[in-house]
Amino acid sequence: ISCVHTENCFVPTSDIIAVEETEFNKKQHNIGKWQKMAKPHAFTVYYVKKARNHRWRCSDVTFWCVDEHLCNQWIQALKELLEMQKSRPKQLLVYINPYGGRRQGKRIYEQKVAPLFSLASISTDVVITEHANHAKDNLFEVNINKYDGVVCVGGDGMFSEVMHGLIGRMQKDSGIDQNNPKAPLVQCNIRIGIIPAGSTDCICYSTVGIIDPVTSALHIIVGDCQPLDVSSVHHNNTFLKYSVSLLGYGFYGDILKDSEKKRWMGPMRYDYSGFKTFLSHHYYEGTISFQPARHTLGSPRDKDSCRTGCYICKKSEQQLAEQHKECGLKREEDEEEWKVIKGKFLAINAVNMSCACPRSPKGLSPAAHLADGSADLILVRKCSRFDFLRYLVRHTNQDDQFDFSFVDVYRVKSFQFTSKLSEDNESNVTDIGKKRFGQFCRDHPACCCNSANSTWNCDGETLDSSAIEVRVHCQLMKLFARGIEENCKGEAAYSQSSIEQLL
Ligand SMILES: CCCCCCCCCCCCC/C=C/[C@@H](O)[C@H](COP(=O)(O)O)NC(=O)CCCCCCCCCCCCCCC
Ligand SMILES: Nc1ncnc2c1ncn2[C@@H]1O[C@H](COP(=O)(O)OP(=O)(O)O)[C@@H](O)[C@H]1O
Ligand SMILES: [Ca+2]
Repeated sequence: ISCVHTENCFVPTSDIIAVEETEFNKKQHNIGKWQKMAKPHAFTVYYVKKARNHRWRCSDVTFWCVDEHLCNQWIQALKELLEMQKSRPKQLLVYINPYGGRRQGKRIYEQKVAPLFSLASISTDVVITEHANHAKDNLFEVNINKYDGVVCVGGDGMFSEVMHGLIGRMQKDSGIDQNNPKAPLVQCNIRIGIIPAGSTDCICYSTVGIIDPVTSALHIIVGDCQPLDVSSVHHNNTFLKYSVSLLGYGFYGDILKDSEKKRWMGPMRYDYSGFKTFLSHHYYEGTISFQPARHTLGSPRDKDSCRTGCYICKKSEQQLAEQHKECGLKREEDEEEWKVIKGKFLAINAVNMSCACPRSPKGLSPAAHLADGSADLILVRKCSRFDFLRYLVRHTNQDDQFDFSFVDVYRVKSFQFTSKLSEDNESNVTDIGKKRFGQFCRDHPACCCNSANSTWNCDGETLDSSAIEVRVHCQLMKLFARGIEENCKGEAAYSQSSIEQLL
C-alpha cells in the first residue's frame, strides 16, 4: 500500500474524520507511478489538519494498491478503529437561527457544516427557527434521548436559548424547581456544539480559540468535551436566567439595551452603541455582596490562562465528584463569609469565562476559567471618561486591565446586587418626598444624580430586574470543544508540575 504524498504523514486515530473507498478515476491513474498499475484499488482517509491560530481543516490522503482484498482489509480495520471512538456523536439535533449576526446561519450550515457531518456519517435533524424561543420550547418537547448532542448555529443569544432549553428540560425531568435559588441543579450531559454565526460569538471564541464554522464542526465530529460553569440568576425566589459568558450591569447593560433597537446594523450595532454609551458615561449606585471562591486554586490576576487540560478546572471536577459522593452531608456554603461593597459604578461585570472575542482577544478577565466553579466579578468604579477609555483600551492590548485604582476584581462563587434606587424604594416606602424626587430625576435624564437603573446584560439578553442573586454551578453543562490549545506544542499552562512548584 502506498500513499501519493511524497512526504510522510502521521495522523492519530482520534483525528480521523472518515475512511472511504475511492472511486477509480482516469485522471488520478495518469499521474506518476500508478500509470503502470493494472487495476488500482484505493481508499481515502479524511483527517483533521491543524493550521495556525487554532484553525482546523479537513484534509485527505489517498492510498492505492493492486490487491483489492488488501485494500478492503485496510478500510475495514480503519472503520473499526473509528467505531471505537465512543465519544463521537452519531445523531445530532441542529437548530439554526437564520437571523443571527449577518444572517448567514443557514448558508454557513448548508455549505460548510452539513457536508462534513455527512462525511463523518453523522445523522441530523435540522430545525430552522421561526421565532425567538422556538429552539428553547422545542427542546421541552423532543425525544431528547435519541440524540448524542445538540448543535446551535447562531450567536451567544442562540446558544443561550438552546442551553436554557436543555438545562430547563433536565431540571423538569428530575423534578427540580428552578425558582429555588439554592436547589442543587442536575448536570446536563448532552453536549452542545456551537457553529458561530452571530455578532459577538464570545462563547465559541473563548472555548475554541477562533470563530470558524469548519473548525467548530470538526470539534463536534471528533467528539470533544469541555465542561462549562453556568451561573443561575434569581430575583425574589424567581428564576430569571442562566449565564455562561457575561453578566454585565452599567456599561454593557446600556450598550445592549441601545443596540437592540439597531439590529438592522448587524454586528456593527455594538460598536455604535458602545461609542454612544461611552460618551453618555453613566454611573450607577448600588450594593454588591459576594462570597469569595475559596475552593479554586487560581486568582483573576494570574498570568496563565485556562487552556486545554487545565489543571485548575480538573481540580474543581474532582471536588465536584467528592461533593456528589457526600451529598447526604450538610453543605457549609451558607455560613461562609459575605463581603459587602457599596459604591458608584460605571460597570459591574461577572464573567464565567474570559469572554475573549475578536474585539478583545484576551477578554474581560483573561485568567478566568471555563470550568472551575467560579466567576470573576469586575467592579469598575466611577472615574473620568479618559480613565475609563484607558481601561477599555487595555482589553485590546497586552497591558493589565485590572491595574487601575478604580478597578477591583474578585473570584466569587455567588453574589447579589441591589441598586440604590431599589433599596430606597423598599426601605422608604412612606417617604413620599424622596420618591417624588426620584420620579423627578427619572423624568429628566439630564439630571446629574443618575437616579435611573441600568439593566443587566445576561449573555446578550436583557434582564427585567436590576436586583439579582447569582450562583455559579460548577460544570453544569458540556460543550463539543476542548478549550484553547497551547500555542507551542507542550504542556498546559497549569500542569501538575508547575502547580507543585507553586505550592
Ligand atoms: C477603545 C476600544 C475598546 C474596546 C473594548 C472592547 C471590549 C470588548 C469586550 C467584549 C466582551 C463581550 C462579552 C460577550 C457578550 C456576548 O455574550 C453578548 C451577546 O453576543 P451575541 O450578540 O453574539 O449574541 N454580546 C454583547 O453583549 C456585546 C458586547 C458589546 C461589546 C462592544 C464593546 C464596544 C466598546 C466600544 C467603546 C468605544 C469607545 C470609543 C471611545 C472613543
Ligand atoms: N427565527 C428567529 N427569529 C427571530 N429571532 C430569533 C429567531 N431564532 C432565534 N432568535 C433569537 O435571536 C436572538 C439573537 O440571536 P443570535 O444568534 O445570538 O444572534 P446575534 O449574535 O446577532 O445576537 C436570540 O436571542 C434568539 O432567541
Ligand atoms: Ca469559571
